[in-house]
Amino acid sequence: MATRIFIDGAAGTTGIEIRERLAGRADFELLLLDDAQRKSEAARKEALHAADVAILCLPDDAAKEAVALAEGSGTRFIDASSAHRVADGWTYGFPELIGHAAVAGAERVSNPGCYPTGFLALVAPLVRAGLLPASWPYTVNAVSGYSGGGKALIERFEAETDIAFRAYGLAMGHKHLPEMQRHAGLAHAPVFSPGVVPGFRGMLVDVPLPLAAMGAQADIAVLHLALADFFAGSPVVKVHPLEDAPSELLLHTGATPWDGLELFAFASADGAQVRLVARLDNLGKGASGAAIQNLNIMCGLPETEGLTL
Ligand SMILES: NC(=O)C1=CN([C@@H]2O[C@H](COP(=O)(O)OP(=O)(O)OC[C@H]3O[C@@H](n4cnc5c(N)ncnc54)[C@H](OP(=O)(O)O)[C@@H]3O)[C@@H](O)[C@H]2O)C=CC1
Ligand SMILES: CC(=O)N[C@@H](CCC(=O)OP(=O)(O)O)C(=O)O
Repeated sequence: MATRIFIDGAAGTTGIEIRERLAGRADFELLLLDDAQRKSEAARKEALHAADVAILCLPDDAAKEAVALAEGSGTRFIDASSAHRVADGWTYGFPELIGHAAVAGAERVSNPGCYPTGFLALVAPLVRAGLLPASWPYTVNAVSGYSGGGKALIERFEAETDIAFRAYGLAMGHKHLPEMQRHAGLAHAPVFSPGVVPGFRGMLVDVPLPLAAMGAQADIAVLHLALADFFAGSPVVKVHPLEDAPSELLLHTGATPWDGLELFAFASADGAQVRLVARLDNLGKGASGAAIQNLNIMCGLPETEGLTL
């Protein structure tokens, strides 16, 4: 029997991309609410109870409300919002970091945020291996396509077509900081400088490491090898060869949906400074692709089914 999936928030940016990735899959039956019903509490409650798995593509408050509406149902969750990423009782849905078995057996999975997906892939394995200090005040410089801000930001960027770059998060309290700190095991939240570029999708997450000043014992070769070993065999995460480092990293305005995650390492000539950089699609491994990967794992299916890699 097909697994019944309810996407709460199916008309939003992430929800639409999840529907697209599920299209034509016989192993899933989609429960859909029409435009008149999709915000009705009663209709959502009924669908949440009828589903085997509910995928929440909602603002945080509505995601919390959905969990409350489903109480007593036994429905499993994948939450794309940031409501439950450091919450008790929720499994952080980053299988490469926390293990596939943990996701497979979870009832409540919280999808990582798009920026934390890049940051954690670069930093968590190295801190865990003792190659980078947990006590260092890390910085993260990142740019995202404007779809990262959902319907509201898409509307704004498509109306204000003269925006060349948008720096934000200037009050330093971005909602992704707790999950970056928690899941990398850091003593301090990173200093995070996000920006938005006038392209629809795509993201670069750049972590500068002044290795010499940090007192890190590892050099670029050791860090790169540790990342390559950690993600070896992953069909989703690719560590770019050190000897073939590109001289620039681009995002393209015409980019099509992509569910992979690329990791790069760069060093200054004397090795004193390193930049670890992740490139991903904020709507792919940063949101909808990750949700499908988690859904596959939770349902005992090949993890890359329906993904574009
Ligand atoms: N965009 C991205 O790159 C990423 C997004 N996320 C997260 O995923 C979630 C969804 O984001 P995104 O798709 O971008 O946002 P959107 O704003 O594009 O979509 C949100 C959808 O939720 C609907 N909605 C709002 N309140 C309710 C409610 N009470 N009941 C039912 N539906 C409701 C909205 O309705 P309406 O259409 O009427 O506005 C909209 O369709 C957010 O938590 C976001 O942070 C996570 C990773 C990346
Ligand atoms: C460009 C932009 O606005 N991006 C969003 C993050 C998108 C995302 O990852 O949403 P989650 O927090 O649910 O993970 C932001 O900075 O708030």
